[in-house]
Amino acid sequence: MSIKIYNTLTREKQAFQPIEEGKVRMYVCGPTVYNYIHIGNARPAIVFDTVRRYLEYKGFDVNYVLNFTDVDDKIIKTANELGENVFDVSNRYIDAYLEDVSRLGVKKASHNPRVTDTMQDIIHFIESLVEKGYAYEADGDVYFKPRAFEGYGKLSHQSIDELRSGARIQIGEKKDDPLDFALWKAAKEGEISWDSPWGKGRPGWHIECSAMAKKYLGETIDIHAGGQDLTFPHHENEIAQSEANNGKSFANYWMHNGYININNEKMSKSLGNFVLTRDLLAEHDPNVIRFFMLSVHYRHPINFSNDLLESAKNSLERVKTSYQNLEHRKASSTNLDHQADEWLEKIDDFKKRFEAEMDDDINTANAISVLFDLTKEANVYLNQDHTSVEVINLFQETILTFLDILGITIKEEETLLDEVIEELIQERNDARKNRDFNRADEIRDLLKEKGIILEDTPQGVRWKRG
Ligand SMILES: Nc1ncnc2c1ncn2[C@@H]1O[C@H](COP(=O)(O)OP(=O)(O)OP(=O)(O)O)[C@@H](O)[C@H]1O
Ligand SMILES: [Zn+2]
Repeated sequence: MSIKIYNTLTREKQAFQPIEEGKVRMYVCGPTVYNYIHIGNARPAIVFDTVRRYLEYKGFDVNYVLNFTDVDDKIIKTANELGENVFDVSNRYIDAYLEDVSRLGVKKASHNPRVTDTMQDIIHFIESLVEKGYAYEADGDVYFKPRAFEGYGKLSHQSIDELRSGARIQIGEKKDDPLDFALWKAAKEGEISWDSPWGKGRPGWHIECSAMAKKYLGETIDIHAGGQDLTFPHHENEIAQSEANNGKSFANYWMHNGYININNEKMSKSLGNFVLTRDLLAEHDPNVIRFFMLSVHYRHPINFSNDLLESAKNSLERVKTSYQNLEHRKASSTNLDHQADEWLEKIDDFKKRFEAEMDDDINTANAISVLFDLTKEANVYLNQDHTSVEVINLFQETILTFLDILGITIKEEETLLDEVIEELIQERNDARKNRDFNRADEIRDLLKEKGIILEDTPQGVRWKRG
């Protein structure tokens, strides 16, 4: 069966048909890097990584692009406040983003383009839009004219007249029509800027993604994704720019994740109601956070609460216990189970059920229910007098396959919990105090093997994941 994806453009679930056989070109709008990410921002990172993992499981070769908006008003403001330059700020938060999402099991993107590295492509894109009559210059700014593009509003399902009635021209804006939006912004005094045919300035947000998607994935891509708030105006504007310029359909499937809310209000930096991903990571196993995130369908809202996290923790614990019970039973298996073949078939049915749920618009919530049913069935199996190692192995393999698609690991040796690390560091400190340097070195090496790097500072030992 083929994968069905809910497409915001058509408001329907559609069978996924890639442009090129066996290959997927996928673009996900990345963060504006002026702060650490909150767990709302972590949601698109996790859910679209899961989409990618499932496509890969199905045999597709996925070219996955996630960009960084590394110059923008908020980054400039932060840099000014801290007395740093724009690159100090953006580099710091790009590193932090990559560290946070990698701890959450997000695979490395095929490309992570940055706006400041794509400047010439962006400028050429704007020049071409001006030449084709879709954009105009005004006093060093360049604006796009949505009215010149037939089809404006098709993604957010709004007519241009409806949009017109809500739009206003702000003081200082030099545009002709309130609907027009900036492709290029003339530099203000003292601000970082790049040379362009319209003088010094920097790009608007929307054009960056059109230019980066074209550079890394071509004129038509398979899947374009981001949070629900990006549908309008960001993605609507990306479509207008790209289709006006390239004369081709921009993206075949548009996927949008729902919000993480706090008290039923969108978690956002501007409202101040956020939980930073790294603060949550300091308290919880990353696998639990990921499990919590995927226990709800990606298009539905999640009202964030500690209870939900706690319940994810317990659920994942149940899966782990089931896996370990299977492991323990191997030694005492008699292999006299005469129904082994039937069990092997039964387990295979779970795989089909899991795939059917994932095929249905990546329904991780229902897929996780299938995983639970599988572990229950494993417990039933272990209650039999005779068990076979072959069946046990298939139970285990299938559990691990499902978890791997979800990006979750349960094998202890693959992750060390923060508290375990802290305990080992304490033991090493004690060993050193007692001049037991062999034990101290042993602990250091053990942690190193697990990717934990220790740094001895005058304030004590600091550690980080390598
Ligand atoms: N509460 C949320 N729930 C789910 N996704 C979110 C949430 N807030 C932001 N996103 C998504 O996170 C991604 C990164 O967005 P970006 O860095 O532009 O942050 P943002 O939307 O400006 O966040 P904020 O509103 O907190 O400033 C986008 O795909 C955005 O849609
Ligand atoms: Zn974008």
